[in-house]
Amino acid sequence: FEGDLKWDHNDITYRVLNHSPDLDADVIDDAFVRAFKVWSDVSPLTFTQIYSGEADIMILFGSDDHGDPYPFDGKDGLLAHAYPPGEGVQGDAHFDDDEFWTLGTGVVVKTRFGYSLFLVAAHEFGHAIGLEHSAVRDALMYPMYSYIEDFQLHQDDVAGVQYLY
Ligand SMILES: O=C(O)[C@@H](Cc1c[nH]c2ccccc12)NS(=O)(=O)c1ccc(-c2ccc(I)cc2)cc1
Ligand SMILES: [Ca+2]
Ligand SMILES: [Ca+2]
Ligand SMILES: [Zn+2]
Ligand SMILES: [Zn+2]
Repeated sequence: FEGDLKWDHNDITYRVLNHSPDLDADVIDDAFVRAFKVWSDVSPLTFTQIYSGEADIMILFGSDDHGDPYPFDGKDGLLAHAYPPGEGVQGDAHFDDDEFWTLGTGVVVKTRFGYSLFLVAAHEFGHAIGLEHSAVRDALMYPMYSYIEDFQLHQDDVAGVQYLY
């Protein structure tokens, strides 16, 4: 995804365009609120949900071809993607709805077979605010998904966002 730009404003808006059938809508919205909080806690950025019109970060669940040049690939493989900051599709976050989305707070057995929407969203929102991948294995921005029970943002992630903002 081109460019490692940054937002030219700190009060970022987001809009959830649709929900996955795997979780209740309010559980999904809460997971996104917590995923945004990971970043707003360590930066001057604020994230506000809007319910109509064009938000900076438009969030949608889609599968295979979902309207952009980066189709998803069915179960596993690609989990989600987010564009770096900017106008239009830039900044948007898309989640592959062929994955089984769960939350760490759910029954543990579900997280073994599902992906934590909170963790993947926190990672995607890192891209949506301009972060690239980290080489630090324990960092949220590490390129490989790993289920973390009690999640802590790594110093490398904090350094990345504080470098940008
Ligand atoms: O990295 C991503 O955001 C996407 C899209 C992507 C693929 N290649 C690149 C290269 C550079 C940026 C993004 C991507 N790849 S993915 O395979 O769907 C993926 C999504 C989330 C994660 C991830 C989630 C949670 C934690 I903790 C760490 C990584 C790893 C891999
Ligand atoms: Ca956008
Ligand atoms: Ca997939
Ligand atoms: Zn997409
Ligand atoms: Zn990534």
